[in-house]
Amino acid sequence: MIIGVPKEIKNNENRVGMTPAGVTAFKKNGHEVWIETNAGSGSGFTDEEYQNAGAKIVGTAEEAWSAKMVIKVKEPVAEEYQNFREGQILYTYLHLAPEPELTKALIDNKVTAIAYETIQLENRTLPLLTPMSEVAGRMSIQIGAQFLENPKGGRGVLLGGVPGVAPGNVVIIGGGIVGTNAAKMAIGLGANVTILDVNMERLRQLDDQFGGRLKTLASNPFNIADAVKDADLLVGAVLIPGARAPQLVTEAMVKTMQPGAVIVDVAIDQGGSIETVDHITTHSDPTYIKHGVVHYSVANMPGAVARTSTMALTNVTIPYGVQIANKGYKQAALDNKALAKGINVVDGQVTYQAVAEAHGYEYVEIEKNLTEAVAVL
Ligand SMILES: NC(=O)C1=CN([C@@H]2O[C@H](COP(=O)(O)OP(=O)(O)OC[C@H]3O[C@@H](n4cnc5c(N)ncnc54)[C@H](O)[C@@H]3O)[C@@H](O)[C@H]2O)C=CC1
Ligand SMILES: CC(=O)C(=O)O
Repeated sequence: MIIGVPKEIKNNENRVGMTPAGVTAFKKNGHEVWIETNAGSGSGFTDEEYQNAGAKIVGTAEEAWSAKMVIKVKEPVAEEYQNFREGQILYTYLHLAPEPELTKALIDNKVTAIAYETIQLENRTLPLLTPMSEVAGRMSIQIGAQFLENPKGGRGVLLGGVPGVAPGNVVIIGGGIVGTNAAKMAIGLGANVTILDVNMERLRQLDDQFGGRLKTLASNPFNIADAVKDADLLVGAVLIPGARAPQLVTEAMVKTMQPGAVIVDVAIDQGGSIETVDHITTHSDPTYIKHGVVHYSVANMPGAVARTSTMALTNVTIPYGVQIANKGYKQAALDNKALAKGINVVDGQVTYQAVAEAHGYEYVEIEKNLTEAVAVL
């Protein structure tokens, strides 16, 4: 199979869907890899390194997109939709629940759209989301700490405090991968950390992991309102896989925060979990102020630490990608149930329930689609 890797064109997206090590893995399995020239430059990989690993360098995005399987990092932006073709396999982050136009373009063009973020193991973990959530969770605290500084519009709170002055309050809503990594960093800085989740088992694990260095709270409107009003830094880290993020922090709650407090809504890629986070921001213009509070809502946070992120991402995406290339997506998905859960759109049908519900499309079970497809073959 020919695998194409276009250069990412989203604002400050420096990651790339394939490393030279990934090229070696595909080549070893008898596939061809076409990399758009300079696709790896933001992550420190040169065309020459890809060529040495056996890739062909192509001069344009169109050539990379003409491959049977296209491997990317971010959900395509509008100017990339023209590259969609019937039967093309698109393997990337998609976050379709808050993206009606992208969903429609994939349906209309009968693209086979496999979303990294919904590939799910039997234990319900999301192996292709985890590394980027680790990155974004860790970044959320260093970014929040930066925007708490006065020159950046913040209220001038040093998260760790100093002897004689209390540390800052960090409130994290969602105690999964992002939340846990945010907590690790915030505790490392010496902040007061509170974490809220609806999953009591998760809160038990966090309590065991961090002991007395972390306060855990059941996530409900009362506890959220109480915690948010004292937060110097509020991190949105909830997820219901594949679905639009639940909006848990209301505008009225944000109004109770101190002027210059900071919100980092990591869950923005699934539509955001805070009512006043009403648009996606970019690395080049990352914040806006609402009700005196600094809001940060960048949907591709790991793109700013691209060398680390590209390697962490491709460590987990390439093995599934090789399965798809070796067997075709149908057989690969029949053999690997985790991979089957990644298929969001195929043959013009929506095969991920939360995405179908978000946009009012009929939901077709992927198992049905795959078994029918195999019966026809
Ligand atoms: N902005 C960015 O650049 C990035 C965004 N993300 C996003 O961050 C979000 C979180 O991802 P992960 O931590 O990997 O997910 P996860 O599945 O590991 O954790 C989500 C947590 O939210 C909890 N939760 C669900 N409903 C809740 C509620 N009502 N109140 C409190 N907690 C609730 C779940 O119980 C779970 O513990 C996702 O939307 C993910 O796509 C991840 C990486 C980069
Ligand atoms: C998870 C995601 O969308 C990202 O890493 O950009």
